[in-house]
Parts: sequence; C-alpha cells; structure tokens
Amino acid sequence: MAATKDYDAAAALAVFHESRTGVRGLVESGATAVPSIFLTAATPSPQSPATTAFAIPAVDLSLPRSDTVALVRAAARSCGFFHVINHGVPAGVVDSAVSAAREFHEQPRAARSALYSLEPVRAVAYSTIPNAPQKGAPPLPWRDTLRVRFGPGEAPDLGCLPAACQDALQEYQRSLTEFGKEMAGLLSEALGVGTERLEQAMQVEGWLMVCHYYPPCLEPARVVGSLEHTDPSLFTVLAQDGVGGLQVRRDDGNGGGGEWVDVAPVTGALLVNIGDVLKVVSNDELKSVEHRVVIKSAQDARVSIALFFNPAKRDKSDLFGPLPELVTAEKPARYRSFTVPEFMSSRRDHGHSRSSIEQFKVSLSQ
Ligand SMILES: O=C(O)CCC(=O)C(=O)O
Ligand SMILES: [Fe+2]
Repeated sequence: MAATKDYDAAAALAVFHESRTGVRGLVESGATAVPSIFLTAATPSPQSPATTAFAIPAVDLSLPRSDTVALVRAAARSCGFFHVINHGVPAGVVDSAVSAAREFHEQPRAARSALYSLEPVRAVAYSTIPNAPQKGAPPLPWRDTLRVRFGPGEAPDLGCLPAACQDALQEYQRSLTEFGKEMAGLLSEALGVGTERLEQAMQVEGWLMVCHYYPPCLEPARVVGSLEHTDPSLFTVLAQDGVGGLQVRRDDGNGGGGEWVDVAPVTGALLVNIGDVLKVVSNDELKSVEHRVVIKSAQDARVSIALFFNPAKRDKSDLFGPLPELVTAEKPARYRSFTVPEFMSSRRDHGHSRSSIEQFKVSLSQ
C-alpha cells in the first residue's frame, strides 16, 4: 500500500506547512508524539554516540601571521572545520545576533507565520526547509530556519523583522564582512597562492545568512536536526549557543565516511568550515567535510547562525575550477570548470551530499 502511505505523507506535509508555525509550533501546541514526517527510516539513529574524543582544531588570529596561516593550512587540509579565536568580532555583536535569532523564533505564532515561505529567498523567509529527497531520510528536519539574503545589490529591507532583531543581524553581517575578507586572505595564503588570489578570482561575499532554531524534542533520537550534508559555499562561518548538537564526519583515510564526532561549542569562537566550491578551487588540497545536527536536548532549543561565503561572480560566463597554480604534472586538475548556476543545479539533482561535486570530477585513470 505504498501509494496510500505516500499520499498520507504528502497530506501530512501539506497540513504541517499550512500551519505556518514550524516545528516550534508543534512543540507549542503540546504535541507529545513526533509526527511521522520527521521520523528517520534508517537505523541506527543519528543520536548514536561518538566513540572517539576529538577536538576540532583552533586557529588564533592574534598569533604572528605565519603561525596563523600554518594553523589554517593544517586544519583546512585535515578536518575541514576549525574554531577561530581572537577573531576581532566583538563578543557582544555575536551574542546579540544569536539572541536576536532566538527572539525571532520565539515570537508569538502570528508574527512568525506572516513570513512563512518555502520559496527561494529574496530578502527574508521563515520555514521548516524540507530535506532534499534522499533514501531513508525523513521529509522534514526537526528545525526551523529564518533565511536572510543581504545581497547582491542594495541592502535588503528587513522591515518585516522585529526592530531589535533587524539591527542585531545587520550588525553581525557587517562585522562578519571584515572577518570573511580576513579568512579569504588566510585561506589563500594557506594554499600558497598569495593573499589576494581568492578574492581576485571570485569576489568573496557573505550574503546568505540562515538562523536555525532546533526545538527541544521528547524523542530526540528519532529525529534529524540537520541531515548530513556538505556546504556548497567557499566557506561557512557558524555562531552557536552552548547547547551543542553539531557533528562532523571524520575521514576514514580512504576517502570514505568515517565515524561522527561531536563539535562541542567553544565560548567566544566562530566556527569555520570549508565548502565544496573551495574544495574544487583548491584542487582537493582543502576538505569539505560532511556534517549534521542531532537534537541533544528534551528541554532546550538550540540556536545557530550560518553565514555562507560564496563567489559573487556567479554569471553563466564565470567559470570555476582548480586554480591553475595548484595544477601540476604530479597533481593534474581533479575537476573540470563549471559555473555557479551549473553547480547549484547539480546540487538540486544529487541532494546535498558530497556526490553533487563528483560529477565535475575528471577521470585520472587514462
Ligand atoms: O546548525 C548548525 O550547527 C549547522 C547548520 C548547517 O550545517 C548549515 O546551515 O549548513
Ligand atoms: Fe552546513
């Protein structure tokens, strides 16, 4: 009776989106059982504990430049994730942004539901973003997201957000613009191609911000906060509260998926991870690592803000591929060149896992 089951799931999904109040709406309404549209078919559950203690590397921006570059190089080549400390973004700016995101998601239902939209975001949209279809994955994550697009072009009209929230998110994005330029320079130096090279090649911009809210769940082991994925960005900067739940997949050394390990939040740090576009541009020098979010708490909601730094050059004529300096006789180009629209369409077709860049891989066997 697959057809009946599918019909029920589609109907349940439609009813959920029509409520326009996200997962938090369910929790607020006192629901005790997790609806099946959130349940993972696959076992074991994503909650399965990490077996190895593993510390995400830290990069200290107050060290002499060459030491910082060495830390970035080591972290971006091994783990693909690193905490940045002494980053120069005032702690108050980061904390206010995380509080503002929480405030948005914890507003009364009517205020949130006015912004509920599943459409690609122009300036501001709020929704539970469905998972891309993937075998064994539930249709919905246990997560609500406020998406804010800051560019290109004029500053967005954030007038639909509460005033305090507008100011805090805008201030955070402004502060991270400087930080993003600094990070692009460090990553460029880490690749040995000169401070300005990444900026010149692609114009690095942090325009897309996603403010996630992971409500508490009475059956946390049965839901997925964020399904495993790699980021499509050059790099992503994440601010989070102290609840935890982010996990990264360690490399098993053979290019395959290793075990999941917890990324414990570090007070005052910003977390940076390498995305698929930078992996390609670096000709596989840097790693774009799979990550996911599990729900840790039956009491506390978790809040995180991801800012995606992407190439601003994204026309049909702007080609990306491994930087010529990183292609040698010993290390030929691992990928063919492609445009950002081509890459995004591959991601839609292949889901958000690492397979979306595989199709640009050049076969090295001939
Ligand atoms: O909430 C998090 O910690 C991670 C979110 C994430 O991976 C993303 O938005 O791409
Ligand atoms: Fe991500």
